[in-house]
Amino acid sequence: MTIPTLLLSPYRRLLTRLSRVPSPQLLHSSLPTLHPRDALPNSFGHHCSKRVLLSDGFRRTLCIRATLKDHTEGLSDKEQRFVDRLYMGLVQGQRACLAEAITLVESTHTRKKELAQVLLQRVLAHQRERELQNHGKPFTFRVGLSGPPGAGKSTFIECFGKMLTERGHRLSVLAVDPSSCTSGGSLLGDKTRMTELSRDMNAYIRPSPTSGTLGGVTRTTNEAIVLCEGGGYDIILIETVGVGQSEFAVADMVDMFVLLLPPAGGDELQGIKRGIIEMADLVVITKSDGDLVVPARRIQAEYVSALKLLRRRSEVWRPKVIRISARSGEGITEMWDIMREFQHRMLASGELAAKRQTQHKVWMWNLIQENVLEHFKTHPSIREQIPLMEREVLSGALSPGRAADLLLKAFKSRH
Ligand SMILES: Nc1nc2c(ncn2[C@@H]2O[C@H](COP(=O)(O)OP(=O)(O)OP(=O)(O)O)[C@@H](O)[C@H]2O)c(=O)[nH]1
Repeated sequence: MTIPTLLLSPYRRLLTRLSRVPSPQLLHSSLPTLHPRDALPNSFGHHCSKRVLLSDGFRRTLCIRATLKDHTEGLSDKEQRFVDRLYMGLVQGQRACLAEAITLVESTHTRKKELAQVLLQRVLAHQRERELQNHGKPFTFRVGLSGPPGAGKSTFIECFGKMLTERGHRLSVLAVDPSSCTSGGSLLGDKTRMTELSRDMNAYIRPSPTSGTLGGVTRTTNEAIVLCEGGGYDIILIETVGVGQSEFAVADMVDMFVLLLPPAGGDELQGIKRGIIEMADLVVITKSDGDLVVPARRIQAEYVSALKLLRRRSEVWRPKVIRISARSGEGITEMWDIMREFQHRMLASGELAAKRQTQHKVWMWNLIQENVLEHFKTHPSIREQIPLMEREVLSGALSPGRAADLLLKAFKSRH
């Protein structure tokens, strides 16, 4: 099978453009035939490359971008129209299409998952196009925001978000709520928590329910970020409650990680894991107003000393500790200035682009890990043995290592 006809038009255009170059001329007799297996998928489409013979006798590698038409090959007309409609609506900034697209990526239905991937590839291609116009630099800012319950996250986001939209930004708030899968209710992302912002046409608030695993956080949140950016939102805030594991996953998908801490004693902050502080690019002591100014200053000083002991993660940025009050608005604009300074330094040094590239790799491996584990657990030859092995391990009849070996052996022998 040669490359699908649909792909030939961008290919031909490129060849024509190349042959217009006065010297060397492309020898049309040596037009290569591209095979779909030559296509290398990457984050923004499919690349095909072929060595071609030019009139000056040199061989050159011709690269074409086969903009994903092959991806959509297996879609029915109805599915194609559905993806087209969502994509067009999304890039035109229609909120309903963005909401529908996020629902699609959250779906666990096999076919819908496939459609979601087709849509995502198109959105990523669109984004990459915009990045190329921006000299290869990311044009959006992804911020992770974490803090213990009651730290003042929603009050802060309401105040901060309004300031951003007044300055002409379009803000998307994705709330990752690991509790929603166990309690059935949503702790974060509840619109009643940010009443004014949820009425703002330049803000989009959305809970990001997880499928109960960390991989669930990775998949749906990463994909929701891409869709929001495709929908024209330039600042993406990802909110988590800083008491679990999900913020570690979130730190792996953002440009900047901000930790909000209330001016409370050590006991109240015990739920905060040490590792989270190490990931913070900015520590913000909230509610620094009235009687709380004094404890806020004390906590600030404690964290300034604590951060000095941590290993530097960036060549161009040292984590800072500041105080704010969302109630009085004090410190909010200064905080934004600091965040912009961070973004500027990370962009200028190339660290931000490199970070995003690494995050794409982490994203892929997280998904592989999740899928492989799922495949293992649900495999017919394993599924029934798992409860038995677990019982044997619990009773001490089998060591965990031996049980794992037996299960893995059974799995491998069926492959
Ligand atoms: N004094 C003062 N109180 C604040 C400030 N910001 C928030 N609060 C209060 O702190 C409490 C918790 O605020 P929230 O914004 O709901 O905190 P949260 O972190 O979103 O809490 P969860 O929804 O439980 O995660 C509320 O009673 C707020 O009124 C502030 O800047 N100053």
